[in-house]
Amino acid sequence: MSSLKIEKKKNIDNVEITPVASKSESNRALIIESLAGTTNTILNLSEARDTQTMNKLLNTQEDTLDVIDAGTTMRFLTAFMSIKDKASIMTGTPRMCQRPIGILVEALRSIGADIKYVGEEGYPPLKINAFKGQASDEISIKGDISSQYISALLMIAPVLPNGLKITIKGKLGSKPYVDMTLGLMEVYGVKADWTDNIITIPHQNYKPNQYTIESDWSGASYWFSLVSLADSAQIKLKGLRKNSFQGDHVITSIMKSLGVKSEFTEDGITLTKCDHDDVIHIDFTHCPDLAQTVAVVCAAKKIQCHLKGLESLRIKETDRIQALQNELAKIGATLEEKNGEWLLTPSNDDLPDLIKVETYDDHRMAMAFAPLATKMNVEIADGDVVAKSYPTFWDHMKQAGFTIS
Ligand SMILES: O=C(O)C1=C[C@@H](OP(=O)(O)O)[C@@H](O)[C@H](O)C1
Ligand SMILES: C=C(OP(=O)(O)O)C(=O)O
Repeated sequence: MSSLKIEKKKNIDNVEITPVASKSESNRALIIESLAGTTNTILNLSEARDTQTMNKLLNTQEDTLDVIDAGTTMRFLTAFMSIKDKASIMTGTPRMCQRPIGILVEALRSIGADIKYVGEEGYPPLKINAFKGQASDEISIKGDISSQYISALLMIAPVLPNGLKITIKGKLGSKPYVDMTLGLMEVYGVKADWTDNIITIPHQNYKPNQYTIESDWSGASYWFSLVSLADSAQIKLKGLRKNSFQGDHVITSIMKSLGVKSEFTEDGITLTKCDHDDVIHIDFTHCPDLAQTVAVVCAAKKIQCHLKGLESLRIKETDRIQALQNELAKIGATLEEKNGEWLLTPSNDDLPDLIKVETYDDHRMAMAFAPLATKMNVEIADGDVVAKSYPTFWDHMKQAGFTIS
């Protein structure tokens, strides 16, 4: 654990940053490339630890696969290993072993996978035994706990002898991530049909193709925060596309209400300041990773925010609602549940000169609170957490002119 100090700096002018490549795209591309039986088809693979871990585990001969704290790596590899003719153990950090996986395990068992819980029922670690053949080609799965279970099943579906028909029960959260999965499968030649709540994937082969991973829109969101909160700012973000597989590109329209104008260029996007709204309403059901970014900006900019769709935040790297409540209180803001939504109320008082932020082992707590350095000195209890998704984040902050020690 290394703590980190960021000195207050109110202006960010003419900076050009290439945010880290997307870990969500990278982790899908790695699984698909492996199922396609090919290598070296992915350009600009992410430096995120979650992706480096995925890459390492896909190429290891060891029986125990330790995903550390990477949710997608755990869920995608569990499905991938379930249809192999060898046994393995899936494990991760203590927090990973508190993040539910029972829904995915049930679905995989009904296809014919042999998976046992090593510890508590419904949670990693898992003992996966060799696949003995497809038992069923139809499954039903709940869509409102984590979309990662559905993405994991979709990617193995075409290589199952009989393909797979997936019925999504109830509401589907994080839908853009399922679209991303199908989009990348299509890049590698696989066709699917999605009608109402049923996705059908006939048996077919993945075909080798090259794909360049886009910059990460969730990682880019912290640069939008910096522009929103700075007194003056102009930032160019490279490697982001107007037509993106990543649902978090919706940050462009969210941040328009929070005072950031974005304009696409040939190789990215330019951010400048504009007027902001005084009250905003946002539903995070389909972009949960943006909730912390937006909450911190609203608290610091004194914008009242009505938030919905935060349910999945409780089972991510930490309980992100609790973590936000604790840390936002340090700048006087409250986050309370009222009539089925969450109300963020900023303080009427002046902001403090210093905030000491705890991260709760959550990369997004560190990166969402870092932009407060445009308003006050910031201390982050554990700067290393950013490695999960954006290892070069602090270097990029320095590149933007911040003094970090
Ligand atoms: O499929 C993915 O790449 C992801 C899906 C989302 O999780 P949920 O589907 O659990 O909301 C998101 O929060 C996570 O960071 C990445
Ligand atoms: C929730 C996240 O990741 P994962 O679920 O893959 O651990 C995240 O990156 O915010």
